[in-house]
Amino acid sequence: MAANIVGAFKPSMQNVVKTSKILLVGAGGIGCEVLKNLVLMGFGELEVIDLDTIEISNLNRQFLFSKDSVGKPKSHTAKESVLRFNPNVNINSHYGDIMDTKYGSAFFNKFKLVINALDNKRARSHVNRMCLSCDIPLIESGTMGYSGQVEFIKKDFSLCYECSPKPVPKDYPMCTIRNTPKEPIHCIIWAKFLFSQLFGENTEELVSMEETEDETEEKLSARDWAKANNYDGQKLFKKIFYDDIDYLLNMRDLYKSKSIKPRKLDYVYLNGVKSEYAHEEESKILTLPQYISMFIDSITSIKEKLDQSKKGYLNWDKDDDDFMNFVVASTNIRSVIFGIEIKSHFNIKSMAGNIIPAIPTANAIIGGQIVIHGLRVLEGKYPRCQTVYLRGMPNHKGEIIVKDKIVQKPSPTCTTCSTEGHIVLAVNTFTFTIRQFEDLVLRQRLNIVAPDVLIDGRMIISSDEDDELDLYSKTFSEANILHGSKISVDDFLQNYRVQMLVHHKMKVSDEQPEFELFNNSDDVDKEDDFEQEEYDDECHIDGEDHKFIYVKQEESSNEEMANESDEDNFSSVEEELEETELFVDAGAVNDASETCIKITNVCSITEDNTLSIIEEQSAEVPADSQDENNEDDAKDNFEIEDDAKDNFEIEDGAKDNFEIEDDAKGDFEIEDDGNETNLELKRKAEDNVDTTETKKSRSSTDE
Ligand SMILES: Nc1ncnc2c1ncn2[C@@H]1O[C@H](COP(=O)(O)OP(=O)(O)OP(=O)(O)O)[C@@H](O)[C@H]1O
Ligand SMILES: [Zn+2]
Repeated sequence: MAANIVGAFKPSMQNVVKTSKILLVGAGGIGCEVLKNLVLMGFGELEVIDLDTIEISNLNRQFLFSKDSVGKPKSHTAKESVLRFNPNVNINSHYGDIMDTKYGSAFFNKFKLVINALDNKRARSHVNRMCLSCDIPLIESGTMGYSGQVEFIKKDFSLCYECSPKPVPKDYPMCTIRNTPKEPIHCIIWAKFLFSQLFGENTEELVSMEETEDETEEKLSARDWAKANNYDGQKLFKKIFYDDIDYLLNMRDLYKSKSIKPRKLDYVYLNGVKSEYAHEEESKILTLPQYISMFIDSITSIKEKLDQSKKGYLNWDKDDDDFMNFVVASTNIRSVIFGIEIKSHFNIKSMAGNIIPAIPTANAIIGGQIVIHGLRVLEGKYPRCQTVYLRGMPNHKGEIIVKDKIVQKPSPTCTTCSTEGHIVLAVNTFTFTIRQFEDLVLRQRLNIVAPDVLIDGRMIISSDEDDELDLYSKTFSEANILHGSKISVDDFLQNYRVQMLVHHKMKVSDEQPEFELFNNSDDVDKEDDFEQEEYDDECHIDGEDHKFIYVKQEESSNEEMANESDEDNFSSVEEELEETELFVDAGAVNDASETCIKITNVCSITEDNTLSIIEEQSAEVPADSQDENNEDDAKDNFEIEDDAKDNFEIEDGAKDNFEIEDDAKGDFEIEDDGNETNLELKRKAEDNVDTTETKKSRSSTDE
């Protein structure tokens, strides 16, 4: 079946096809199609890399593999298969991860063209950066169900993979997962964390409580507790679905204002009565006793696998029936506890494995289009390599394959292919740690492999293991990374550089993500659907419930403030950040329904650009009146009262009177009628909250 390229290609292209070295990254659904096409068309110099081995579930669409190849590396097996079609091709196969440092620039520089046939953003971003860095044309591809896409990427000529923001996979806050699940997906994620906690490698996401019989004893991790109890299914059931829920119910105020309240499962289910269930009926909803039996059975089977495991831990895999049964049963039992809809085995598997069925014909169409693009690239016909889309449904002209009119130009704000781009990182600098920054922002979100991070010339993260920086457990503020700080991130391997600007932002509700990325500072607050009720929310800090009030301060008011008072410490702010923010930590709330709260901290940005916490007495009480007694007075007499309607008042009994009035339309005002301190906060009735103005001049007492 060897390809005869004479006659098929014009003479000038025959040699190009025979000799151009092409790298194919990924030998899965699309990769197998592309490799087969390249070989049959007469391409002579190929390399293919894939990090995976063949699974039974691949066989329905990855036609270079058969039952005999299950368990073998995809790259080597794909090579052997296609060499049967055309033995005259030089194919070098690699069983490895393209993100491994051994596949650096020296490796990439060999190729005339790189083709991505991957299934994840992380590897795609990495290859994108490597190709930009080495200036090698890249063809990027993907399918999802019946849809697909082929994109051409060339440095300074086209969009790169990261020019347009990709949807971020929804990140669920851990508080919701642990304490207040509302949807089946929350229970599914919880069940997967529970699997890791009981059987997996070390996990930081602990979803079952640590145990102790006696207060003086050290707490046992759930894993150790399970081991000590020989993974007894009944005991584990009682611990996880009764004792842990009892613990949650006893947590102060957790469910007070929430519509969801868990209920403990009755011991009646623990009497050892086994409910039979049929394994094959994956689309059927079972009864609670059946799910409980499934939970207990799956633990027995998984424990056997754990005992046999050389590594001493197990990795969750949707294709393992016992692992899947554990997740299905745990999910649905938890759903019953929290009054959430129960899902079938089939549905939970799709959600847990993030599965959208792969369609072989979609892969075949995209595989064909990739090779057509590849020929154009090798011919130098870059303008003809517009993005091609395979549509799930025909458009109004009845077409299912459509293409862009032109090759899209690089985005000037792209942080990967443009030198101008920078990223605004919005985080709560008081709680966000350097470790979270490296793991969640740099590695998971920005796909950086070996980060070196400098802040104002100071190194805080190093890719060199010999550099002992030991800052990981520090929060941003402890490491002096504050609102307005500039962070330079560098990845030597990817030749990728990005500048980040820190924007301090209180995480005020459990529903908010740990961090957010924006293209510019203006977008940070636009994202908030700023509702005062929502924003005045409770937070958990060091195990205490705190209530936060957020006050935004526009730049114009800064200027005003600076003119008004030389002693004003709030007037300066980084130029790029056009506004400062004041956060009033209203202190621990004893009862969520009570409106009487005590102000403890006011935080703001000072002249030297540090974020400071100012005690309430120093913020509001004049210097000359601060003797020891009235300092205490001032501290204790602050009060916000909320009457039946909407007015509230802050009173400082000792010296000054503060008042916040919120009329029915939404105006509010803080007035300080003392001579030396003025505090005023207004919101115009006709505007929404973005127009909030804060004006503040203050005594010289804060340090
Ligand atoms: N970093 C990487 N380096 C090398 N190969 C990779 C990397 N990441 C993913 N791949 C490979 O890319 C291929 C993508 O193929 P595909 O989308 O068909 O996924 P699959 O794993 O074969 O199928 P499924 O996920 O549906 O079971 C896989 O074979 C996968 O092993
Ligand atoms: Zn780009």
